[in-house]
Amino acid sequence: MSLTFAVAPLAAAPVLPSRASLPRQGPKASPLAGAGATAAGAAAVVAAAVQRRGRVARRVRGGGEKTYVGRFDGTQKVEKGTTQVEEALAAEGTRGRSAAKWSVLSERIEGLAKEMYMLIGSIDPYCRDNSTAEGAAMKAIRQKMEDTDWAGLAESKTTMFSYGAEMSTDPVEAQFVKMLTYMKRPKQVLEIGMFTGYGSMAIAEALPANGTVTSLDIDPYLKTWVEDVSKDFPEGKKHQIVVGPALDSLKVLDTSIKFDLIFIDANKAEYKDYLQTLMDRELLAEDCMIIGDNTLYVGYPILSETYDTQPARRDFGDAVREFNAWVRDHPKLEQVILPFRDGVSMIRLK
Ligand SMILES: C[S@@+](CC[C@H](N)C(=O)[O-])C[C@H]1O[C@@H](n2cnc3c(N)ncnc32)[C@H](O)[C@@H]1O
Repeated sequence: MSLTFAVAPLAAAPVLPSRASLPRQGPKASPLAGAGATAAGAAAVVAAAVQRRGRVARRVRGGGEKTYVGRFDGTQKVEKGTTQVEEALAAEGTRGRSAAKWSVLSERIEGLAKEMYMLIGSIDPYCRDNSTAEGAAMKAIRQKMEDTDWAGLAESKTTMFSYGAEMSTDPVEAQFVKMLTYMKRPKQVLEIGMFTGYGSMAIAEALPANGTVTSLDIDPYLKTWVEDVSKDFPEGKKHQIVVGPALDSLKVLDTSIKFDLIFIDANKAEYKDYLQTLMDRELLAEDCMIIGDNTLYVGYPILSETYDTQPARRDFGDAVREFNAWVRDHPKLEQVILPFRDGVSMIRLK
């Protein structure tokens, strides 16, 4: 899943990265050094960066009161209704171009770009259309999710935050998690961050008869929304939902239950605390597999602020980068980060 969380208005406030972590690595710093900048010049750049970050953080958090805002629609860019016309014109303008069919340089470049565009635009639909592991409960959830007026629910304050269907784990990733569940044959699964339960239904569909998936979510409305669908499927009986901030719920989960599989997908700023709490409370089975979603968080953990087209996401990007490094350096953990969708980490105890 998905990826569109800013931080919560409640206890779930993320910690701003310390000033000491500035300046960041990356292209922003190197041209300065290349130009032979003085230490004072570099300090001025750092100070400006700190100030800029402060402004962004204040904007995101509404002066420190608001911390969780739900979906991001794109913080700087406003979609205009003309895009379809523009896209049709661009498609027409490059019709027939390919990397091999050209006679002048501009046509060659167009052809290369067109092939890249064709591949990039076709990979996801191809994988989705040729993946067949979506079961009946998953399908029912997906259809209701697509039909739900999320904007209206947010407007009427029925939901705690503004949501969109894109916040769900997408069909291919959910089926991947389902296949992992088949492989793992877990008895106890924990999902942190449920939304409409598409991921938890994927897991439930693959669970053995005596398996249970427990989902933690902060929004009580989602529990009702999911149970209205899942009650009509056998998978619903394998699914239980705990409402509340995940960090609070994790602190009261029964420690006699050890989780074999965990899917972390809630507040990106809290991933480290989720895992630390799970370890401190010994809630992990010895051979537990932890799947962390969004661990490449729209590229923000990799790139510097120079490339921030949605600066409101930066705090999450930094938090995810810190989480990845923390797991990497943890003596008791090992991980592989896969560049699949928004980044998927597989983490286990050594
Ligand atoms: C990306 S969605 C989860 C998608 C889901 N795993 C799936 O497979 O479709 C993130 C969810 O985390 C929940 N959430 C965000 N912050 C939370 C917190 N601090 N505690 C519990 N749930 C939280 C949101 O309400 C939202 O439903």
